[in-house]
Amino acid sequence: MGGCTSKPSSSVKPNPYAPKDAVLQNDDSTPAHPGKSPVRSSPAVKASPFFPFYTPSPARHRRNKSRDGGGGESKSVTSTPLRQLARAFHPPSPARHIRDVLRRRKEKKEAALPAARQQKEEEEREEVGLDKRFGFSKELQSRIELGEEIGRGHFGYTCSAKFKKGELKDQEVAVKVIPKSKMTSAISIEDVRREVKILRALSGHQNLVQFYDAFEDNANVYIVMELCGGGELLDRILARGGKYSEDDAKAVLIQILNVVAFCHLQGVVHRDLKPENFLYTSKEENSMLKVIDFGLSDFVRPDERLNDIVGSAYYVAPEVLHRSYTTEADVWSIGVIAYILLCGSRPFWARTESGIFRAVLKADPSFDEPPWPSLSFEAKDFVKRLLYKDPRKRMTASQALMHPWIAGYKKIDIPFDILIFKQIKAYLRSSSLRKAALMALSKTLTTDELLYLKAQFAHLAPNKNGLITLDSIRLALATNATEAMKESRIPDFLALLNGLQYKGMDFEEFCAASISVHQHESLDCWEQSIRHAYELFEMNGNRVIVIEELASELGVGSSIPVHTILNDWIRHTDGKLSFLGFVKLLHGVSTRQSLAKTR
Ligand SMILES: Nc1ncnc2c1ncn2[C@@H]1O[C@H](COP(=O)(O)OP(=O)(O)OP(=O)(O)O)[C@@H](O)[C@H]1O
Ligand SMILES: [Ca+2]
Ligand SMILES: [Ca+2]
Ligand SMILES: [Ca+2]
Ligand SMILES: [Ca+2]
Repeated sequence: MGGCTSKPSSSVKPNPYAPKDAVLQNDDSTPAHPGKSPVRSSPAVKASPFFPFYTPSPARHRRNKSRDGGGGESKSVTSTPLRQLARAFHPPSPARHIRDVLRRRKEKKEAALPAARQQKEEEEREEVGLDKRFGFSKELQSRIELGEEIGRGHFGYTCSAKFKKGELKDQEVAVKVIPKSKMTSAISIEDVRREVKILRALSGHQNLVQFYDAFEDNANVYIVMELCGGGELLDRILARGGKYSEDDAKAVLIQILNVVAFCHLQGVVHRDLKPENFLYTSKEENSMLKVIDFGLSDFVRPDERLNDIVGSAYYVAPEVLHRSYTTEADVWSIGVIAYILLCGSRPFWARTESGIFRAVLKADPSFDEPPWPSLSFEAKDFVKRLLYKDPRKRMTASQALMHPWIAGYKKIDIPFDILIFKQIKAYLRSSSLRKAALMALSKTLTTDELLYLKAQFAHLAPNKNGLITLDSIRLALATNATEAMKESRIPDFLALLNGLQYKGMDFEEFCAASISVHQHESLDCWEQSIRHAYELFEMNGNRVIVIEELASELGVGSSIPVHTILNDWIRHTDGKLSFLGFVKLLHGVSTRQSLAKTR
């Protein structure tokens, strides 16, 4: 088998931004940190009635509608996941979380090994001692009246319900019931704890399901939230035969991007964005969309990279498979949703999950088949920029809302972008030479880029002299903050911007600080703009530099082979940076950054 389960073939380029050990794991590899990886309920997996979602089962390519209507687990069917959404779709959420698939395979292989069997027995013994107390209220009975089942997932089912008393008396709500019997490892318990913690911490966004309370008894955990009676986005896509007009797709994507930008600013990465996990509040055509199911979500610090492989196969980003990722992985999933909305087909499709992973890693989605040729250039450009395999080139959720395809449709308040912090931090740690190079490059920003930066600058509340300072940033964050920010250590990260404590930053310098070289590089005008930037740099910034200094600038040792390479980056005639050196210097710090990130 290929994809995630075998070594990448030689045509797969090694991931330049991934840590050295972050290549695709092969079948019998163990996760880097078994204790931390979100292995989800392995014994439950075996007992689960779901088939692996990829099982080819040509006879059953119809979606089982009754499943939604509260059918038991046995009603879940496996369908052949065709590329065309219009004809068939795998049952909602049968896509096992990827880790489960990998793990089951591993277990199958290892079952024969006595050592593995012994380990399994140990794990089972461990289960007996698991502490399944969450510290949630035990008062469900007196507070909530449970109604009928309205939805079902891998981990539990959801019922409609009503508050019996209190402020919310008679309010209809939804209760997700997660049986404790399914929590068979410390990790699966931790997952539920985190799901509630994240829901509790994130609040106040109109496209995020409102959390009310969590309860528990001996049998279950109960998550009480706002009732979304309009069904899953997936069902609407299917009902339309999988095709949305551009404007209808925009209306959906704006809501998705808005709430995801919000989550990212709070330091939460969802990790399971797909049409099943967006619900409409009511049956009305233009009712509001809400993101649900934070069961795979995690907090992520601005300078942290995650390494556990979770998500659903069709929506998983390449860097997740490479085990080094952060918030950009969610944006990829939105790209997959956007592609599906616009054409009704999946961008990365295969009959097996390893085939899907291979496609995600290597294949470029097709924009040649109908209806793509009849769609606007902007629509295609938008989707492509969400599906860049290099996450550094990919738009952020906030940037995507500024993309001409969206911006031309509706005036939107652009959410504050967490990327800006990361960029400013890297800038403040750069040498004066690199700052000068960035300043030169920032003179070539396009109108769209400038609009985006203006919006971001405004978020940081510049003072009356037009300067942003650490205090203004702090204030700006405080107005956007939820409890989640503490968990993702955003305030700690701010301390790294202390370079702004006494010296403010004007818009001009902000542009130099915030420009993302990798994103700028992906523009059509890159070639021209980098040449122009070098001319500006020559007039105002270039200076004599020695190899040792350059090596330290780039965060590489100055060993002999490095010396040979760097030699080309310095102009022999006058000892200043050559064009090549200029380009490398601009990219340089991100190399150092990503090295630092993998520590
Ligand atoms: N707030 C809600 N209002 C209405 N229905 C809901 C709500 N939350 C969940 N549901 C329904 O219950 C289903 C399962 O919920 P959820 O996706 O959170 O469970 P899960 O067990 O984590 O699922 P998965 O298998 O996708 O991981 C949803 O797909 C949806 O149909
Ligand atoms: Ca579901
Ligand atoms: Ca779900
Ligand atoms: Ca889930
Ligand atoms: Ca974490």
